[in-house]
Order: sequence, then structure tokens, then C-alpha cells
Amino acid sequence: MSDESRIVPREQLPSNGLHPLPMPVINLGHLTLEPAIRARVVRDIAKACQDLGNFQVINHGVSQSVMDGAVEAASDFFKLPSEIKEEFASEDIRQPVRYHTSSKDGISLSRALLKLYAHPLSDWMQYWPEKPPIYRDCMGNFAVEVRRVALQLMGAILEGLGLGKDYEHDKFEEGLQLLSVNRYPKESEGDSTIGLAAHSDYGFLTILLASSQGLEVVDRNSDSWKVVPQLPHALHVHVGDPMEVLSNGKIKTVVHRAVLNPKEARVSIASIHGFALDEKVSSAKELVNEQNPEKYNESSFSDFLDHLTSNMDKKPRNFLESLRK
Ligand SMILES: O=C(O)CCC(=O)C(=O)O
Ligand SMILES: [Fe+2]
Repeated sequence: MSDESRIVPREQLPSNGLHPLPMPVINLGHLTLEPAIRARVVRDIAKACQDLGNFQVINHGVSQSVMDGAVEAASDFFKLPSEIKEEFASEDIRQPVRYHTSSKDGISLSRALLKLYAHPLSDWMQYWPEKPPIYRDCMGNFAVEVRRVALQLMGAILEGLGLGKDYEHDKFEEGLQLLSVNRYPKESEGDSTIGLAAHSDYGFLTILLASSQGLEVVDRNSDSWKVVPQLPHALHVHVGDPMEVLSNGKIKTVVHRAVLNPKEARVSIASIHGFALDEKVSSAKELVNEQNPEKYNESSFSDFLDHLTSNMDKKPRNFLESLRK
């Protein structure tokens, strides 16, 4: 996603697309069971975050009808005549609702994007599209439900880091949620086989719902691209730059991209979760010591947007790298 991500020169990596990534699948329902079971799930999530940076969740509490409704609303929006969609176009990357199809951001090679601020919903929904008529309800229901999953996961990850599930509780509760609603053409109709080039996200967590396969991630073990399998009823989760900062490098951000699907146009909804616009993220003091000195300077989402704006005309610099001490 253009505004919440950084560009990484990963194009040189071999594409190993035929080999799907072995994907941990976490049963989130087990998080609310007895302490011993919860502790095991927390360990599995912590391991997935540290080893791979991504995993999938099932039994997450977002109903299939809510997921289908969000995908339908997204698809129907992108089918609207251009002049209706273009009403949401803006050069200002701070706009809470923004539509674009150009490759000005350097990473949208063959995609249309509608970016929406989503939390608190009552502040932002009034700016969302009113067409198609199901849009606000369907996307709003998904936003609320997926945010609950994100907060639950964040608690488990913080617990897994040894910080306790309520670490910085208020900052997560009051944090931003952004939806990147993406539409990619069928492969034969795209300008390039890549829809969205390599990047990492500017949120602690991204939860992704997609209508079909197309997401690829860099597998750290083989340093090659791997296809993310599309599992029924599952949501895909990956960590972003602020998680690397908060964990002082214990958890690494995930470089990913979207390739065009050969069989059909594809819609994806990435829900991105961070602190409030001006709230700084720094490495947890509990994870900093003589052996592990603080690796990053603190920054806010607002700093990231400033960074994007000031690098817009040049090849964008990697934001996370710019924070490294
Ligand atoms: O469409 C996808 O699979 C990925 C989308 C994504 O990475 C994003 O919106 O940041
Ligand atoms: Fe992304």
C-alpha cells in the first residue's frame, strides 16, 4: 500500500512462486481458553512472528458473511464509472479517503487503491463512498470485526515478547486503523505481472482478506519469493515496520508484494493497525540492554507520511532504514 509502506529493492530476488510458503495456521479461538492452552497459542504466535513474520488465523470470529460482504462491496466500488471513483482522487497523502490508479508512488504497478481511515469509524465513515449502497455497512462491519482480531493478536504478540498483553494498552486502543482496498486486473489485462511491488507495511500488524491468491512474501530462510496460500475462511497476518522497532529487532518486518492472478481480477483488503497519527513508536525499554542496545530512533505515522512526501519525486528511501541508529 502506497502510504503505509516502504519500498525495498527486492526485484533481484529469484521468484520461487511455485513453492507455497509453509504457513502456520493459528486457531484464534484457543486464545480465550484456559491459561495453559492460551500460553501454547501465544508461544505459537510468537514463534511465527519471530521465524517468519507472517501466519494465518482461523476461528477468528469474523463471520464468512462479513468477509464476503466486504469483498463484494470492494469489487462493486471498483466497477463504478471512473468519474465517480475519481471524486476520491487526491494528491494529498494525508487525506483520510483517497483513490488512485497511477504508479506515482512507485509501487502500484497494476492496481487501483482506495485507502480509508477506519478507526474510530464514527469519525471517518462520513467520508467513505456512498456508492455502491452496501459499501459503508459492509466495509464498516468488516473494519470493526477485524480490528477486534488485531487487538487480540497484538495482546498475544506483546505477551509473547514478555511485555504483557496490556503493554501500551491505551495507545493500541486509541490507535489508527487504515484499510487499503486494492483491485488488480486479471494477469492478461495488466500492464505488468506485478500488481504491487515489494514493500513492507507501516503498521504493527496487517490483516489481509483477499478474493483469490496473489500475495507473495520474501521467505527469509531461502531469500526468495514465496506464494502465500489462500486458505478457506482464514485471514492472513503479517507484521510491519513499527513491530520491528517496538521489539527492538526481535521481530522483523515482512517484505511482500502482490502478483496478478492468471484466472481472475483480484480484490484485497489490507487492514493496517498502528498508534495514533502523532504517537511515537520506540523500542520497548524492557527489550533494550547492554547486549541489545536500542537499534532504532522513535517515529510516528505522521513522520512516515512526511518522509513519503519529501521522497515522492526521488526513488523513495526506505523508512525503516532511515530510523536505524
Ligand atoms: O493485495 C495484496 O495481496 C497485498 C496488499 C498490500 O500489501 C497492501 O495493501 O499493503
Ligand atoms: Fe502491504
